[in-house]
Amino acid sequence: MLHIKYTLSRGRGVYASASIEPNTVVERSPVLLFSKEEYAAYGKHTLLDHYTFNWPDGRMALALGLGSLFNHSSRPNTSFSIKPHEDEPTIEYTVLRRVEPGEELCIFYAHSLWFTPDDPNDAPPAALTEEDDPPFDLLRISVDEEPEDTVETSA
Ligand SMILES: C[S@@+](CC[C@H](N)C(=O)[O-])C[C@H]1O[C@@H](n2cnc3c(N)ncnc32)[C@H](O)[C@@H]1O
Repeated sequence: MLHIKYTLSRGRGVYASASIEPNTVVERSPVLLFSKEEYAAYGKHTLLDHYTFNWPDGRMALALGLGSLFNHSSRPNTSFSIKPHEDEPTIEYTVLRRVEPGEELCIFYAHSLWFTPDDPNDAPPAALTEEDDPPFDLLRISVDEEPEDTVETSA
């Protein structure tokens, strides 16, 4: 259903090999998790920092599989959902509308980007900074709540 294609302006990206219907889960990426301390000391100072996701508990996650190869668009056709409570923590990618063969699947990273998007329409408005990034849910990023039967309560 998906393939990787390289372009000069974006590097690798994830593309549709066939048409994909809205709400199709196209990828479930297992993640490598780095502790806050380990990441601050090492990962943050490397190329890894262009790939990692904030995990809800403060750790940083690197998506395996195709998950690290979705490029950014300010009009994303794909959303991602952080699944911290599965047996194996994953990030799940879902197509938001019908996608045609050959179309690139893009997610929305954030308002504050560390690179210049090749399409000026994808550039964040100049006035917006990291502080202006709305919470996960408004960024089309969802985080699964902990299932009720495993919620810890303080007695
Ligand atoms: C998570 S990686 C995505 C995969 C990356 N293209 C690769 O080949 O490894 C993020 C990097 O992709 C590139 N990128 C993502 N979205 C882009 C866009 N809209 N325009 C140009 N470059 C983009 C930037 O170099 C960014 O640092």
